Amino acid sequence: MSDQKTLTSLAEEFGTPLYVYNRKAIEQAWQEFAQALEGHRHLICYAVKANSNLAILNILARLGSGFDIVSEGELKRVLAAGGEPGKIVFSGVGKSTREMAAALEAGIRCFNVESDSELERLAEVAAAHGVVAPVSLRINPDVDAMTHPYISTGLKENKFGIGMAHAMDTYRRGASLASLNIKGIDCHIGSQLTNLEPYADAIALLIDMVDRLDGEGIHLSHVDIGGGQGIAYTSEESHLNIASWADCVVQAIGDRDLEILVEPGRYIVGQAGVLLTRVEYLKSNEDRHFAVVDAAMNDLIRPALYSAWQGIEEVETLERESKIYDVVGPICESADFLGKQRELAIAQNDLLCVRSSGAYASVMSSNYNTRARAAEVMVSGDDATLVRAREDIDALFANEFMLP
Ligand SMILES: Cc1ncc(COP(=O)(O)O)c(C=O)c1O
Ligand SMILES: N[C@@H](CCCC[NH3+])C(=O)O
Repeated sequence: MSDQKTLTSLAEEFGTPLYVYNRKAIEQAWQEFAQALEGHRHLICYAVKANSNLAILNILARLGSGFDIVSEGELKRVLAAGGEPGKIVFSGVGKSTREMAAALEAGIRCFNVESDSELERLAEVAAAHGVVAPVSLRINPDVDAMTHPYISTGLKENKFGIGMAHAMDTYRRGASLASLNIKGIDCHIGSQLTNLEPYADAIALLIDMVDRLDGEGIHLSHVDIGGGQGIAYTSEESHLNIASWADCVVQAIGDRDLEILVEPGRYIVGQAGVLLTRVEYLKSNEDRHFAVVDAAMNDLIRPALYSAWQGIEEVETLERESKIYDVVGPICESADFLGKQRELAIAQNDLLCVRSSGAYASVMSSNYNTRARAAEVMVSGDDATLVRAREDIDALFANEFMLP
């Protein structure tokens, strides 16, 4: 089946808007990391926040992937999908006591601790459970990731990580607590990085700290460089070269006995998904043309939130007059657009495909305007499997409480 035919028949079978994921593309992107890091001890911890669809987690679990989680919900999804607890790292600035307890109980690989107060709380929770918590400290290296300000995380004005100047003290404190086992060092400087330089700067700072800690008798066994590997949303951009990225990390580590952990999200799933949407109406306000489609900002918020650009294409090439359109959804907000000023040859009822929609798309969707969430299907070879049922409008009202 050609892509075009597959997409058309999926839209007919499951309705639109519809997320469609490609199993092969997910596996290939994951293998790029595995091959690039071959020969060095490593663990690829897929950042679940990019797309927590159970079928995707299951595909990665079967490849032997690790996972980077940020909540108890993500922990539960990884375990349900067959992920190994011993390959899970737990990131995030706001881990609750309950979440720490759940992760300790599951036996996760490591907590990426982001503050002194979190360190103290984790030590208390572990002691109360009679276990020792494995810990890595997330350092804020104050490196400019040269990405959108909302997804830059490694500058000192960002809430993430422990500042370089203070981190040695936090390590000393951690090493003195019996219910903690200091294992590693971690950073994540931002998302959608297409340039190697920030990685090189960050890893050099981390390795320098590894050596200083070693000098004090605090020996680390892993270095976690975070995720952030960028993809090409436009034809002018290029994605980060994973082989060069791996070379840069491996070189910085040199002959030190350190396992490499990496937390890619977008790179693994971003290009493996599309959002299918149908044109409801075409309209013009004087010389501005609008394609009103059935997907909206509640399905895909990236254009509204980050002014993100994602490719929008006709699924089938048909005899149509081509015009420049703003592609907008049915929601009552002017920020409800998927793309602006796009040349398209379309008529009402035609099918459009929004590219690069595998990451930070379905997971960031909402029920705003009491719209149902789009279904998601996985294409694996020639067949499609529905992996999450449409949350239909009736289900949204199922738990509603009526006052007397
Ligand atoms: C701690 C951490 N690790 C990994 C990721 C994954 O990032 P990306 O999807 O850009 O690879 C994120 C999100 O930016 C993150 O916050
Ligand atoms: N949601 C962002 C990425 C956030 C990365 C999470 N730390 C995006 O769509 O680009």
